[in-house]
This record gives sequence, C-alpha cells and structure tokens, in this order.
Amino acid sequence: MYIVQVASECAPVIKSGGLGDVVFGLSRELENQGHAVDVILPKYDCMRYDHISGLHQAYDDLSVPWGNGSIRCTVLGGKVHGLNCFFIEPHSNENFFNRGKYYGDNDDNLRFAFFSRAVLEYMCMHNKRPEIIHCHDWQTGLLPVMLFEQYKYRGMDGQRVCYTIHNFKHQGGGSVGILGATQLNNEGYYLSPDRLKDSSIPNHINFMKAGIVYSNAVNTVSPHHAWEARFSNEGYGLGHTLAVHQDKFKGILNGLDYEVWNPEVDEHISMLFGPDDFELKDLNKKGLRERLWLEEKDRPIIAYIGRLDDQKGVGLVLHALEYALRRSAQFVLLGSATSDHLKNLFWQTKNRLNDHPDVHLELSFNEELSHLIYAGADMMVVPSNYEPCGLTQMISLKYGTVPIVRGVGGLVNTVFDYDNDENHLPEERNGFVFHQTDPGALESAMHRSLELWYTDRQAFNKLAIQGMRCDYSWRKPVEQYIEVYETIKA
Ligand SMILES: Nc1ncnc2c1ncn2[C@@H]1O[C@H](COP(=O)(O)OP(=O)(O)O[C@H]2O[C@H](CO)[C@@H](O)[C@H](O)[C@H]2O)[C@@H](O)[C@H]1O
Repeated sequence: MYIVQVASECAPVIKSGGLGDVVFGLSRELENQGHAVDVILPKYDCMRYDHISGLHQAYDDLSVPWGNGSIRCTVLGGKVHGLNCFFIEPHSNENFFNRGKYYGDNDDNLRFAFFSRAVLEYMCMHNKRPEIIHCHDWQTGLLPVMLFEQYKYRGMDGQRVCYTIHNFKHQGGGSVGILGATQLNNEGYYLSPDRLKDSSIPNHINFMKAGIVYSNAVNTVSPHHAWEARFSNEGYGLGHTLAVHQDKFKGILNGLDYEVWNPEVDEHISMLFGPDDFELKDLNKKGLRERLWLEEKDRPIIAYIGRLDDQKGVGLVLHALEYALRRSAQFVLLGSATSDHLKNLFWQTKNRLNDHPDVHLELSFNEELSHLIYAGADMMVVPSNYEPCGLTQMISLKYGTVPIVRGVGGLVNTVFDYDNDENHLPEERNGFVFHQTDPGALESAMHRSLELWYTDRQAFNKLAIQGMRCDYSWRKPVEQYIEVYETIKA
C-alpha cells in the first residue's frame, strides 16, 4: 500500500511531544512491513535540520488557493533517518511557519488550515495518489473535509482517510472566516451540528469534529482512552460526535521505535545494557549523576520527563519531588512548560532547590538528555490527569526504569501493579499504579516502590527486568493500522 502521513510533527526533526515519536515510529514500521510511506510536514524555521539528509526542492511554485487569492509555496524533500519527508514552505507576509516555535500563536488555526489545504494541493498537482492519507490531531482535521468536498472533484476520488486523535483537549477551530480562507465557503452547510459546528461556541467550526465526521476511520491511541473519550468527559465535548460515528471509532495502542528507544543500541547513553546485564544500568546512573551534579550515594533516582502542562498532573509532579526528598531519594525533572504560569512555578522551584545535592530540574526540551535520564533513573513518575496513551512509561519500561503511574488512559493498558492486578500474573507485572488525584494516593504508590527498593533490591530489580521484557514495539499496533487501512481503502 502507499500511505501518506500528514502531521505537524515527526521526530526527531520536529518534536514537541509524543505526536512526533508516533508519526516517525509508525511510518518506519509500515515501511519495514513492506509499505511505501511519505510524510508531509510544515517547514518550520526552528526544526532540527541536522536530522535531514539530501534536502532538495521537490516542487517549486505550488500555488495554494487561499481566501480571495493564493499563496505560493515551495515543497522541499529529504530523508529523516531513511524516511521520505516533504516540507511545505509558504511564501507570504504571514510567515506561517517562521515563528521560532511550532505552536502557540493566535492564528494557529489558520496556519494549520492552510497547511492542510497546501498538502492536498501538492498531492493533486504532483500526482501523488496514495490509497491512504493518515491525518493526525486537530491540525489536520480539515483535510478530509477539503478532500471529500473539493479535491475529490479534481481527480482525488480514490483516496481514503484514517484520522488519529492524540489529544482530545486540543481540538482547533475558529470563526466561520476559516471557511472563506479555505474556500470551502458555504457557511449554512458546514455550520450544521452534524458537520463542523462546535457544540459550545456559537458560529464556530471545530477541526477535530470535522476530522471525525469526514474521515473513513477514526482512532485514539489506546483502547482504554477510546472508552474514556466516549463514556466519560475526556472526549471534551466530542462524546456525542463519537457516539454518532461509533462504528468507525476505536483505540489502537501506540508503539515505540525500538531502534530509537532501546538501551541495547542507544547511541546517547554511556553504557549499553539489556535485561541480561541489567547491572550495567548502574553505570548510566553514575553518569547521570555526574552530568547533573547530583551527589553519588546509594539512593534511588526518581524522574519525571514530559511537558509541564495541566494534563500531566503538575501539582502531583511537585509533590513527588517533595516526597522523594522526604524519603531520602534523589529527583530529576526534564520538562518544558506550556504556560507562563507553570513556567514561573517551576522556575521558582528550580531556584529554591538550586544548590540541593539531590535534585535537578532541567526546564527545557532536550532529547539527548531524556535518553540519559531514562537510562539512569530507577523510577519514573507519570501522575497524569488524563493520558491518551503515554510514551514515557513505555520508554521507561524498556530502560528498566520502574513506572509509577496514575491508572488512566493508556497507562491502564501498559502498566500493571506489582501488588494488586487481578488480570496479570506476578511475573507479568511491571510497575506501580494509583488511582485518585490526591497527594496521598501518589505517596502510597511511591511508598510501595521505595520500600521495595530499600528493603529488597533483588525483587525491585526483578520487577524492572520484567518491564524490560514487555513488548511495546510498533509490530502489533501497525498490524492493527494496516487492518484499518485495508478495510477503508477504495
Ligand atoms: N522536555 C523534554 N525534553 C525531551 N523530551 C521530552 C520532553 N518532554 C517530553 N519529551 C518526550 O516527548 C514524548 C512525550 O510523550 P507523551 O506520550 O507523554 O506525549 P504527549 O503528552 O506530548 O502526547 C500526546 O500524544 C502521545 C502520542 O500519541 C500520547 O502518547 C499522549 O498520551 C498524548 O498526550 C516522550 O518521547 C518524552 O521523552
């Protein structure tokens, strides 16, 4: 099959979180299984050019209809670690993707509506006719609308769309002006409740709803979160739309690219190790301490890696830090804040603890350092409020870093409690799970993990090794995606 992935991120060239990992890992595994894949992305000024080889002009003078006129684009092609990628570069005064950041401007909805339109225009003009166009998250929600309402009549009637939702909270959308900009127009038609109309903001269209209504298949990134999105308030207002379209909606667990996330081959870490020589992990712990100026002593290191966002349970992250110190453990945090308020909060904490020999807070995005932390820490806390899938716990498992997670979303599908999990045998368990959102709940899970580390190191290591042996590669999830593609293709 020929598949085109369309997204706003693809690791490691463009990554702000898990979306980038998924687009890259999924595409690579599809190729491994014999399919042809292209990835189409915006060309941001701030992307990591050092990960692209053979960057060249693939299409010049692409004129993309927009508003009352058009915007000229260049399309660049290149390989990202072997993967065929195309980058769309618009030339206009708006400088859509030259803002020194990926997201966070008031016109984000317009920028990505334009991107979606440009992708279709490029495929149309360049005679790219994949069987499947796989769109990701709100940024590409309008693409299936434009495909089936506009481009179908311009020779693209054989394409089918799979739409993957990584985060229901961010749905994209805006006033009906966007319909004019994309030349969909026809307000009366699109603003109906069974099409694009937002369920809470009057006269607004909703991109994610558009993606759900118009795509041939829709999924989110774990089975448990698919259930939550439909039957709890985690669909953030889209529960009804999902119910209407339930026959084409399901959950497919994310995978990990084990060529990137694997302590047996990881080029970033100082000492390679696997489940059979787990004791070598200690050398990575030592290296991590040296790198972060932590005191060398016989103590566990507890880590947090992730966006600092309300989604991630930031109050509990700070509590985990305080509790770790109370229990004489060390704590390492790597995160970038998604709001000024959280940025200030974490900078204050960092300044307060700057000289503490047992704490390091790194408030930036640093891919290389993340590998060192996964390899060197003993435990990873993931106290999320909601978590569609979660990659940090799966990466931690592969690196023998025992996850301590809240039992929500994909965390339920991947972490099985050491003490209480009726559905898994003791030898299948791999971490510690708590359920409530209060500090006491987190503490009880951290307590159980720390007690095991302090009193029975052998049992703790055995648990970590069991985690390393779990298979969260892309092999199985990709089979499920291929099944979806086969079902919907023309
Ligand atoms: N400061 C930092 N420096 C370096 N690396 C950092 C970092 N902050 C985060 N990362 C990395 O980004 C990725 C985060 O993965 P998550 O699954 O937690 O993603 P996120 O919530 O962004 O994505 C959404 O999409 C993904 C993919 O579908 C879902 O798993 C998830 O539940 C959903 O919220 C990991 O690779 C992590 O190591």
